[in-house]
This record gives sequence, C-alpha cells and structure tokens, in this order.
Amino acid sequence: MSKIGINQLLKMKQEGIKFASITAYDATFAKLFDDEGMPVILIGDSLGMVMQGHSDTLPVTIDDMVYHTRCVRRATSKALVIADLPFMTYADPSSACANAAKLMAAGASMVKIEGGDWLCDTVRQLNRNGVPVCAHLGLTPQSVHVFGGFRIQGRDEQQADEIYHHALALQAAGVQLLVLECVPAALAERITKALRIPVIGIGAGNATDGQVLVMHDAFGVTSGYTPKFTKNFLAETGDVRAAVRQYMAQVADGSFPGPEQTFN
Ligand SMILES: Nc1nc(=O)c2c([nH]1)NC[C@@H]1CN(c3ccc(C(=O)N[C@@H](CCC(=O)O)C(=O)O)cc3)CN21
Ligand SMILES: CC(C)C(=O)C(=O)O
Ligand SMILES: [Mg+2]
Repeated sequence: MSKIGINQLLKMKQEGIKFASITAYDATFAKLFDDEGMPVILIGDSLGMVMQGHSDTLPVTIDDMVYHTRCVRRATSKALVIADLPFMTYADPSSACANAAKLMAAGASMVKIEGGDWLCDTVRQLNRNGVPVCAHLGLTPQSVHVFGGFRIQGRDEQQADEIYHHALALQAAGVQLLVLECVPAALAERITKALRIPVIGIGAGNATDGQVLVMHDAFGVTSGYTPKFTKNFLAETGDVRAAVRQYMAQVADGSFPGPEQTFN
C-alpha cells in the first residue's frame, strides 16, 4: 500500500468506508500500527498523561511534541501522520505558524488544533504556508479548566448548535479533517452528515467517518480512571497485532463503538 493522504480519507467518507486511527508516541508501536495498515497515526498531546504522568495535557511543550513526532515519523511509511499543537502554542496565527513549522519539519503531514471559529484566521494562515489542519471540537482537553473537568460537551441544544456551527466555519476556513470528542452520538452524526471533510470521533458514537483511540486505552493498560468510550481490544485477542486488527475490523463493520461506549 502506498502513502495515505487526505484524498484517500475523503474517498472513504464518500464511499461510506469507516476507518480507524490510533495515537502513537514511539517508533516501535508506530511501525506495528503502520505495518497492520492503520491509515492515520496521531501523535497526541495525550502523551502528557500516558507518557509523562501528568493529570492533563497542559504541561506538554512543543519540544516534547517534536521529539515524539520524530520517533513516530521514522517508523511510519504509509499512515497519515498528524501531530497535536500543544496548549497555548497557537494562540495567534504567527505563533501557530512558527510552532507548526517545527512539527512539520519533525515529520508531521498535518497538525491538529483544539477550538472553534476563532481559529479560522489561524487555519487560513497555516494553509497558505503549506500546513494542512485537523480541527478538534467537543471535549477539547486543553480547555479542561474552562469546562471544570473532562465532561461531555454538546448535551443541551444550544451548545450542540454552537459546536455544529463551529464545525461548518472551520471547514469553510480550510480545515481538512475534524476530530469530535465526547459529544452525544446524535450530534456527531448530524455534523458528519453536514460536512464534506472526514470526521473522526472519540466518544462520539459510531456514525462518524472514522474513530480514534489513545493506544494505551485500546490495549487496556491505562491505569486509574479509564473513559467510558474506550475498549480493551487486547483482552479479546491476547496479542497486540491481533488487537490492532480487531480494532480496525470493528470500526470498519460499525460494531465499535457499541452502545456501551457511546454517550447519548
Ligand atoms: N488515556 C487517555 N485516553 C484519552 O482518551 C485521553 C487521554 N488519555 N488524555 C487526553 C484526553 C483526555 N480525555 C478524556 C479524559 C477523561 C474523560 C472522562 O472522564 N470522561 C467521562 C465523561 C464524564 C461525563 O459524563 O461528562 C467518562 O465517563 O468517560 C474523557 C476524555 C481524552 N484524552
Ligand atoms: C485523543 C486524541 C484525539 C488526542 O487529541 C490526543 O491523543 O491527544
Ligand atoms: Mg490531543
């Protein structure tokens, strides 16, 4: 298989073929995911929690992201590699460009930013400078202190409409991919149908075009509190490679996420 680009993901959306994606932070797992045909690998700022042991993603620096992006890039030949811009590194368009430049030079093919229509100028500025952008709406973990905890977003009608309009505005500004985290399944379905670009869900039901999981959650190795939307695929299979294949297969056939991993 050749390198996956945004056009392959667009085609999958148009054909109704659901795709999986997963986070990776190191070369060994990145190579394993790439070998198994995972189309999208995300170097998430969740690394602040699963790699560094912080209780949220805010302490992650651009240098941390650069280091892990390099590790993953070296080991990835086919998957689309997306890297998160960390907390407060894209507060204005020019700092977004300076920091995105570091992630792209480290080997990312797209950067992800958390937030809504206030990012439209930033998205245009990044696009003009050759940086494809994935946006992230819903439970945006960098805003955990605004939300007062990791809480489902978009439960009331007004907030759901706000998220919907942010998604449309970001698409119009040039965003090529959208992550929707921890929103009711019906809202995720409404947004997925309204958008031309692919939508990847996490805790957003099974109607999105793709799914993403933090790799540690997919293998059931996360200790302490594990979010409801995750599933331990290793428990079902007993082998890491088989777990990855099981995750991809259950996303493709629509059985993951099931009702027990979905918010209403
Ligand atoms: N291991 C891990 N998995 C993740 O999915 C993840 C991270 N880390 N770190 C960065 C963010 C933080 N995320 C989180 C963390 C906690 C919840 C959580 O506790 N959710 C509650 C919902 C509470 C409500 O009902 O509003 C849940 O029950 O799942 C959700 C997303 C998602 N991301
Ligand atoms: C969970 C995904 C979407 C993420 O942003 C991360 O891993 O940081
Ligand atoms: Mg993230």
